[in-house]
Amino acid sequence: MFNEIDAQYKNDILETIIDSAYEWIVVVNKDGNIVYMNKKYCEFLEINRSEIIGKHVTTVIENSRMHLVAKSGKEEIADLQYIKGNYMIANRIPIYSNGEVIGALGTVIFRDTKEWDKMSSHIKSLMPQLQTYLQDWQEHNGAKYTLQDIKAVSKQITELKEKVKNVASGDTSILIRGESGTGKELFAHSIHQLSSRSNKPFIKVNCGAIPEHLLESELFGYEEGAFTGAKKGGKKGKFLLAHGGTIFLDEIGDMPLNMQVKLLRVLQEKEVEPVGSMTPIPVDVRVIAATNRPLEKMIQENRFREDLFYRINVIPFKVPPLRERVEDIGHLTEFFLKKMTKRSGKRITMIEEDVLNLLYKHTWPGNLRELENVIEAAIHLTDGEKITISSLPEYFMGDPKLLIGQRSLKEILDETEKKIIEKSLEQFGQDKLQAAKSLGISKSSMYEKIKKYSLE
Ligand SMILES: Nc1ncnc2c1ncn2[C@@H]1O[C@H](COP(=O)(O)OP(=O)(O)OP(=O)(O)O)[C@@H](O)[C@H]1O
Repeated sequence: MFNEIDAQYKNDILETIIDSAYEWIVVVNKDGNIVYMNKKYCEFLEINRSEIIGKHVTTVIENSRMHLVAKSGKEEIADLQYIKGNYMIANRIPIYSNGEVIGALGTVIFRDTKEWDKMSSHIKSLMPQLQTYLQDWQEHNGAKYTLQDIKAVSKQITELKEKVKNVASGDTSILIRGESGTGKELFAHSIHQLSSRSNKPFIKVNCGAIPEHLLESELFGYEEGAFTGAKKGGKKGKFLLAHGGTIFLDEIGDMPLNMQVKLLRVLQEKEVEPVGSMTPIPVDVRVIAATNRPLEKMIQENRFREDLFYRINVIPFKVPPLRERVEDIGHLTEFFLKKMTKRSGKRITMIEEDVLNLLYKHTWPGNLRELENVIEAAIHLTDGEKITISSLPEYFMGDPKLLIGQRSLKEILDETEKKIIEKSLEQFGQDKLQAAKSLGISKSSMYEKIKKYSLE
């Protein structure tokens, strides 16, 4: 009896302490269901304690991450959480018992609304500025990839990765050649990341995507009043933004000739002249350029300047197409599969042997970008835990030579015929007569095939 009173007494004391604590408190079990919430927190949320016990925390508290901490066992301290129109500071601490996470304790501070209102509006006013700085920083220091992100087992790519380590530290220009989608941009990022300029900006310019008349001001900037529509105060060009760091001139083969002349001057003089200015500004930038164009042929046709070519091609670098490093296909397929299943939340653990055989046979004109897209599409088209031939996208299966060795001639012909019949019906809005006419077959033959392939 005395012990019971003692326990009750302790409980009351604890309850009073917790209820009048400076913080709001919530406790969830390992499933993220609320097992406790102190009085002040309930009052702030305008809820009745008895009604929320047992409910999932996300249905009671906005933007809660308590259930995630109760799963991961990783504490989150001083996280900003937006609740009822205000930013709160939340701490989320996992609760362990016998070495296992059994739930999480959450505390939210700043319940003094006056004080908090003041802080909150201050944070609110800072948030947009912070976001602008963050965006700016990401834009200007945009090297996202490192050598570890370049997945490969082939000798060619392993050697290229070694070459990156050797050339990254210098300041010489590098020209990365290779077909579209081979990973040229990944190499450019990695070179910057390994150079002494890594904590300085990495600025990418897609020379092929910027209209010719804008390219000069985009690269070199302009002075206030340089042209109608010019911004007040002028604009810094990409070269000046990259000062101290690296500029990545992607698709350099698409740069117009007049710009090539100006670029060469900048590289030689190491200074830029913004549009509308007479005063050159010194600039220290390392150039990494990339292209999938045949520059030597373009030089012969006077479409690319030979002097610029030699200026940027100090260290040549060629990324081989995927069809020349077939041994990477399996490794990359596994990598893309893991990356994308994680993103899509699907549980796909296997790829059928037949599918892998097809992937090995394909010539991959779009290289790694195409492989990435095929895997992504297959994940979306798969119902089970396994990628089978029927999960491959239609365009991919449209290549009949892929089926050689996988199917008999009759099966290949049937599959192709079925696709053609389907397409023709689609094209003529399911008008069987027109579709039959377009394929040069009789109406009855069309009906027969529709029946055979269950296309009705
Ligand atoms: N070795 C690799 N490991 C993992 N992913 C890769 C690899 N190479 C390329 N990728 C992925 O393939 C896609 C295409 O790569 P990237 O953009 O670097 O190619 P690119 O050669 O610069 O293409 P483009 O010439 O069209 O600009 C990207 O999504 C990239 O992340």
